[in-house]
Amino acid sequence: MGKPATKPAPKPSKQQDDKKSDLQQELVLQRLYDTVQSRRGTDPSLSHSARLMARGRNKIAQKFGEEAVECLIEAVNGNRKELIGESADVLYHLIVMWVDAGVSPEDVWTELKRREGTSGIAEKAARLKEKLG
Ligand SMILES: N=c1c2ncn([C@@H]3O[C@H](COP(=O)(O)OP(=O)(O)OP(=O)(O)O)[C@@H](O)[C@H]3O)c2ncn1[C@@H]1O[C@H](COP(=O)(O)O)[C@@H](O)[C@H]1O
Repeated sequence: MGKPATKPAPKPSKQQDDKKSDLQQELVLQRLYDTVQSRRGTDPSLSHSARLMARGRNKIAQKFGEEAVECLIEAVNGNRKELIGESADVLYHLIVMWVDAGVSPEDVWTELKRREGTSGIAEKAARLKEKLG
């Protein structure tokens, strides 16, 4: 007698696929955050993150601002490839800023998740209404 036919594994639903890719994207940034955090207080001659953090908050903010400007220039000029590279620089420098300020990726994901499903238009209208009393 042959082996009983095994049922094929159920195909993941679109929702499961979306959740998986959400997690993978969060993991890349979480890993980068953990690496940058591990560089805190280490030898600045061996780590760019350590060097940047040793130079202080103003320098970290300045570098983030410079990278953001470079990023927007590529966007405005329609340079897709360069925009991707500059975006990675922006994210790296944002993460250095989070580590320095004691903000965790989890804090930011929680805020983004809180906003899910609320249109920016509706949110702004509610804010204006509240302001006007
Ligand atoms: N993602 C990055 C990343 N993106 C950009 N950079 C560095 O950021 C620097 C930006 O160059 P700049 O000349 O503008 O910076 P600067 O030397 O501060 O220059 P000044 O403006 O002060 O003259 C370059 O040296 C890049 O290599 C990065 N350095 C590190 N990472 C990640 O951080 C991890 C830890 O790196 P270390 O901290 O170096 O071990 C690495 O494994 C990477 O995953």
